[in-house]
Amino acid sequence: AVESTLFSGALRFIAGLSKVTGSGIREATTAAVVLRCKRPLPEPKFVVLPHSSTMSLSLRSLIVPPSTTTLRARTALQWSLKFTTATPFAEKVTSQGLRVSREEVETVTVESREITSSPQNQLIASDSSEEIQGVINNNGFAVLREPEKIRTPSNLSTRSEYEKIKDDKSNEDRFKLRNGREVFEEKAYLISIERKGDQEDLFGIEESLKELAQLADTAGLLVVGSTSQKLATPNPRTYIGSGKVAEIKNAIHALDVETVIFDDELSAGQLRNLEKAFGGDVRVCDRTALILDIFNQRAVTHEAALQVALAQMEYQLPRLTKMWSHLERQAGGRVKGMGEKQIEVDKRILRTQIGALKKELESVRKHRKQYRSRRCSVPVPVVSLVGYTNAGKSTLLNKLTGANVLAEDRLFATLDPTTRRVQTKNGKEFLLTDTVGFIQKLPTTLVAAFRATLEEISESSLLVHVVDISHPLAQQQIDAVEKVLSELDVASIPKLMVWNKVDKVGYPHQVKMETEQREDVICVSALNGDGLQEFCDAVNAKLKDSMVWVEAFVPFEKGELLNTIHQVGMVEGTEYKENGTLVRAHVPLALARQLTPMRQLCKS
Ligand SMILES: Nc1nc2c(ncn2[C@@H]2O[C@H](COP(=O)(O)OP(=O)(O)OP(=O)(O)O)[C@@H](O)[C@H]2O)c(=O)[nH]1
Ligand SMILES: [Mg+2]
Repeated sequence: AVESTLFSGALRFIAGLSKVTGSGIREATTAAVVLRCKRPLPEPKFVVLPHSSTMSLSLRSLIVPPSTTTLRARTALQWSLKFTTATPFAEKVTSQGLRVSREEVETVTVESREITSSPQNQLIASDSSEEIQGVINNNGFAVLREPEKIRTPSNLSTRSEYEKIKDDKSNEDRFKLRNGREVFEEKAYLISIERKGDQEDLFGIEESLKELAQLADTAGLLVVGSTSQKLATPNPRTYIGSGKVAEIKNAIHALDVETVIFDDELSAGQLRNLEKAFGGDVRVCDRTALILDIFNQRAVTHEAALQVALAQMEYQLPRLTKMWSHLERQAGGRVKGMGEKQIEVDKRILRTQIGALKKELESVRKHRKQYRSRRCSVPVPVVSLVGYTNAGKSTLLNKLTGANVLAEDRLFATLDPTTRRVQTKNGKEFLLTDTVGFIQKLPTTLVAAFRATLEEISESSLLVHVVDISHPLAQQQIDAVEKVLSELDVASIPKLMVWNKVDKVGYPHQVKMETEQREDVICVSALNGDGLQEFCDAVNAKLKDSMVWVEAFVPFEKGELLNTIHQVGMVEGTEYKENGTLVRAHVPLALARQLTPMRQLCKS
């Protein structure tokens, strides 16, 4: 097993792509890397790419297996790679290459599916590494190739087979546009486990499975089947029982399944054993990996991308053994112990990368904090929207502020907090922040990674818990959100609950009547604007509760302070005096502090 320079050329090409996407092109780029071999390949091959480049839907960013369809022909391997803005790995593409012996490789070509040729992203094929580097430095694409091999294919049958795969229209159909990005639609099979006597799970097995299907759909997978099992204790080797493994194996082979997804987090050993048991090219992953993949697809800002990358690496660290077991198998056991050492090396690399990422995240956050504290000097109260994913938080923000946050009927549409100013009819103002949605069984690695973003919630004056009241599991979702909130140190912040999507329920009047009887619950439809005035009134009333009563004498030269009081506070009365104004009002604590000297003045 030697690293192929051919392939490192392809990797450089990819590095070039990522450089382009990193410097302006917002959306991901899909590139197909095609590797053609002289003879049928004996085993599925894996290519190990640096962490930050991920195959679209590979669900495992360190290991990029060739897509299964092309594998069947066994003469050509194709990778579909996706790059996002945060793929600064050009310099990291070095030692880890494809483990295919050099003699086997005939050609490596890279086809960009989206980027058209222009001086900015020029594509060249060359056998000179200097030339390639030059192009890459100019934000172009380049692939290292060995010309004679490309010109004279030694095996014609291989060539026609390769052509067949390339022209395979059924493959073409499986590239779907998701969220503005092109993804390969893999066939997925879902497995959910119910632990007997487990009180922890708020959701029933069927509901949890339905949610997993929604997650899979969001990730761009095509769910072709599912099953569930009740278990007293999970099998330490395979999580599910051996009978169930056999049953699933039959089902997935009949359905041509490419990816099997478990609804619970699996250990590295379980993943490996299951993959072995299912055989073939089937990949096994768990709910956490799926959510990580969605987050990875959706991260837009630098900070979100960093957070997701960090969560992915922390998820991978204990699971690293897996990829090397494949490589060992390929090596045919000839190089004993090589895999073991490699794991250590890899873990070290990964730990270093994790450290570097954490540092970078810290500096990004520091920056944001400074920005926020600048914002705080104008003490407009901050109201945070929290809630289960898909509850309608972004729709509500958009409706109230005219913002243009992506809102769609998929899970985790929003990853980054967006803040906008809301002006209510009576001239009052508050800032409304949209946040990442919650979900049951939220992976701990993700909670940790997003903690900083969520911690901003703890600095707001009011939490608005948005609930999709039309959802059959609304109560369970409320409980799941409250569970996450209880871990976030926000107990002291006043809360307001909003029952959203009231237009969708069967008996809206009944729901409205119920909210009228309940304190702290407002009923709205963010979609058609129903109840939004009541919502703003309720927010203002709530904010008033959290304000401080002041009587202050504001001299004329501080006129702008008076404006601020009117803007963010609740003024009860004003009296114009000779050299200033006496104000009686409820104001936010921060403003009350600013007014302290004038309060003293008023008393004297
Ligand atoms: N019928 C109806 N649909 C709504 C309402 N509010 C939101 N939706 C729909 O619900 C879906 C999810 O809305 P989003 O605003 O993206 O939900 P979100 O809470 O921001 O979700 P995440 O960002 O994924 O956490 C979208 O398809 C909206 O059009 C409503 O009041 N009535
Ligand atoms: Mg949203």
